Amino acid sequence: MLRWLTAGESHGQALVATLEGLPAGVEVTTSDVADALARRRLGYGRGARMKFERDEVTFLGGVRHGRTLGSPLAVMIGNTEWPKWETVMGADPVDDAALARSNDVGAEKELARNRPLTRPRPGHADLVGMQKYGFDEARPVLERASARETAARVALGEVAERFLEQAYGIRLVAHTVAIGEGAAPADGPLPTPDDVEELDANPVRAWTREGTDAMVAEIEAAKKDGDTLGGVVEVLAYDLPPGLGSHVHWDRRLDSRLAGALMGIQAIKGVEVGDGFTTARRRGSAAHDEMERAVDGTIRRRTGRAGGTEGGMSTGEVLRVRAGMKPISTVPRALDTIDVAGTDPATAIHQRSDVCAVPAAGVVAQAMVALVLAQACVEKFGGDSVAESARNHRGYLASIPQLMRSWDA
Ligand SMILES: Cc1cc2nc3c(=O)[nH]c(=O)nc-3n(C[C@H](O)[C@H](O)[C@H](O)COP(=O)(O)O)c2cc1C
Ligand SMILES: C=C(O[C@@H]1CC(C(=O)O)=C[C@@H](OP(=O)(O)O)[C@H]1O)C(=O)O
Repeated sequence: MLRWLTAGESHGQALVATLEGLPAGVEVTTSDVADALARRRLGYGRGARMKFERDEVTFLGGVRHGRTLGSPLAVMIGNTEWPKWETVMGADPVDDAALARSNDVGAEKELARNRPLTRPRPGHADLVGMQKYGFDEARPVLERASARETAARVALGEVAERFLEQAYGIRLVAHTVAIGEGAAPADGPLPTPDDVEELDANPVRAWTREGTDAMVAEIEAAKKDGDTLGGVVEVLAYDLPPGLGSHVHWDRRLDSRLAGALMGIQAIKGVEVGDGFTTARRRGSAAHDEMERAVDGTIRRRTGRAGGTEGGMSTGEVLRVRAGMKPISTVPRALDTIDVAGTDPATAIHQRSDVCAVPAAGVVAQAMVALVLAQACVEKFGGDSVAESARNHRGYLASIPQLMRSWDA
């Protein structure tokens, strides 16, 4: 069983994450993880924090000389801005005078780090978090609700991706499909994992010129209007074996596990597998992926509408899942709200924020898909080392009769 957990606050000293159940022998280095984290910071429309803050990666356990040990893996992502937050976010009691001084560090209101945040942002966790956990202001809530936490998941996702590639030859890529009303052309070309450098260089991690231009224009317009945007990202996984997940029980279905993992990303409000909602509007004759035998006798599906799952299991076709992100809730043209400290109408707190974080959400979505696939592979193939996992995978594929194979062995 592959399990993972994260901890840490947005302006805390560090985020930490653990991954338990990963086989030994996965080749992974600190710089692999640092590169994945750097990718999460890219994207036109992100706020100032992405530029001045850096992620400092340290493996604390589970890796030795560039290879996993089979023991629980622990990774820490230090926050270079910590010295500025040490008083406000310190773990031990702090006296009131020190807290007051943290609000008195210059004219910039952003530096007044300990002002009580009593005007909750509609669309963020602020108000419900205060109600539920018994706080009288939003700081203790927003620190953990913040998507800063996704850095921890991307770190683990990178380790999962190294494992998937080294044990089974599975590779992933994510791209941005829409930002606001700006969208990639329907049925446009799809990127492959070999296209990652080009996607990194694209301002919105989109794969077509038309899509890029439309999305960048949307961000520029929203920025000008003091507004924010959401959008849609797509994750593709190549070279999966058939049979990950299962039809036998709802919580073993690969599609349900992917949907849960994607929905677990801050601000994701919809998930589609394959053509998803479009397929729901089609007739059956135009909705499914008809099968035929290729010239070499292997089974081939003519289309990829199902997105690589049938009956809650991977089919061996390209896995294709989408996640829809709502617009950033810290809207610069502040939204109407209430003040929990009084009865006057108010506008929501706004110090700074991203205009659009959809490209970063794609990187996070890829990490979550990698973790779910790694978990499903560990379940299906077992193995305590990469070599054993790979052998079990080869043995399974070899056990499927020739006439039932959808791959060229
Ligand atoms: C990568 C990423 C970056 C985000 N950046 C911001 C931000 O700068 N400001 C903000 O208010 N929300 C931001 N969000 C969204 C909030 O984290 C999210 O709206 C909040 O957790 C409430 O969403 P929920 O209702 O889905 O939990 C970001 C989300 C992601 C995935
Ligand atoms: C720090 C990250 O994203 C943050 C996610 C976030 C939110 O509310 O989700 C709000 C912003 O932080 P702040 O309010 O401090 O400016 C983003 O910068 C990150 O992704 O590393």
